[in-house]
Amino acid sequence: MKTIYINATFFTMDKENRIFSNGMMIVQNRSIIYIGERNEELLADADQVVDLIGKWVMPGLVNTHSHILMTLLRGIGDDMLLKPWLETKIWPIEKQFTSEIASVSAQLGILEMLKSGTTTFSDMFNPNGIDPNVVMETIAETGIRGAFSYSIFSFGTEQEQKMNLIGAEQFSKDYKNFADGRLTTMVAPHSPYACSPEALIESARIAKENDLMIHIHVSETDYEILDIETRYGNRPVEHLRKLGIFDQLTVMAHGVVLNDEERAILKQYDVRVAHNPISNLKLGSGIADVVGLLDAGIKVGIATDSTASNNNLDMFEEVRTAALLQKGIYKDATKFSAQTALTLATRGGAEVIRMGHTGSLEVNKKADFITIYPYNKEHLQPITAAYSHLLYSARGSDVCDVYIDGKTIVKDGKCLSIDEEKVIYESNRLLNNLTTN
Ligand SMILES: CSC[C@H]1O[C@@H](n2cnc3c(O)ncnc32)[C@H](O)[C@@H]1O
Ligand SMILES: [Zn+2]
Repeated sequence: MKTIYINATFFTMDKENRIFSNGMMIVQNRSIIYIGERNEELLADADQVVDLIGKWVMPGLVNTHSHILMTLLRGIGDDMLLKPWLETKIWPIEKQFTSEIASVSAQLGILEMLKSGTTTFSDMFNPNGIDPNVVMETIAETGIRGAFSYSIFSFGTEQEQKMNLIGAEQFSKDYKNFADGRLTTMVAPHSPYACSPEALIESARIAKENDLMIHIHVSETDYEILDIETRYGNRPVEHLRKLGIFDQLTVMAHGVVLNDEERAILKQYDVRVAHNPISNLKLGSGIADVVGLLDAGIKVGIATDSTASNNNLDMFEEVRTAALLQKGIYKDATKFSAQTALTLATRGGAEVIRMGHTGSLEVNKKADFITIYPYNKEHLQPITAAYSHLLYSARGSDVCDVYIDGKTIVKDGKCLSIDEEKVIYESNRLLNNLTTN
């Protein structure tokens, strides 16, 4: 089945940053087989023609670090630093989680992601009290693409820690290639402060034996640096390097507090960084030096973190914030162009999480794309310099349609794979079962 999309402007976000106004894209077997100028000969051979009537088409956004199981915690724990936020708010609430709460939270988070243009995500979840198989089935039904990672913590009794590692390994293997290959896993030790050296060594072993990436929170706050230095005599990056974590391909979430030496280590081991600007601001953690990371040759993706520290999952807002912050901290408006920022939110992010088969509109890439209809949007007028509009003016709520694997997942702003009303109703009902103060 060949579906041909016409009458749109295609922002490919490929290496040449090609844009085709009045272009054409052909999708067959879930992949892009043609992207370019309109071609009448090829058009005559279509099984189905979709008229995109003046829309902008771009690759779906890639959120490189999220916690969708925390979506019900939106609005809880404002105005707190990371450590007390985790220890006195988030972790006690997560202890009350059930599979039902986790599934509804996941659906609500994915609904928000999809409707605001995210087609791929990389998530870490706290497995406390839940059956991850139930959650993974729920995620598969939404049609989203991504990596979902069962977190490793060194909390509780020795037996509990052992069970946590066994659960993480089993989950990582069971869902490595799931839902037609749309979903996979990573190995996710929570952080250098919540994992013992032994748990970190085990995490590296699981990743190595199963050819999986590692996803871990690192160098998020000044306190973390002090804490790890005090406990182990090294800063977090050196601590993890010594334990062999970086011998496996790693995505580090945050990387707010890094020095030149650490950037050199990250580059040497090809460690990638998921940059969470809004979460870092809200938790008072600081601002990551993304320009410094990119200049050092480190791969960077953009991410939202959870709705408890953001408080939304809108990647348009996230990438705009990322760009503005870099210009601000460098006092240099030439840093971090719209094109660079949007690349990190699409193709760059996909590469960070080893999903280079998505993230740009190119032949042989997965047909994961979104559309925006600019003509009835005041804030997208006049229609010029569209990269600029996409970064500085567009919002997640501008997204009309979302396609993943060539399948329509959102049509005219309505999600076809999730019962929106039910998820909203259930979210409010289940929140009442949680003690949150
Ligand atoms: C690692 S599983 C997910 C787990 O991590 C906790 N969490 C959420 N946001 C952050 C953050 O910014 N830094 C550290 N830990 C965080 C939360 O308990 C999640 O369920
Ligand atoms: Zn996080």
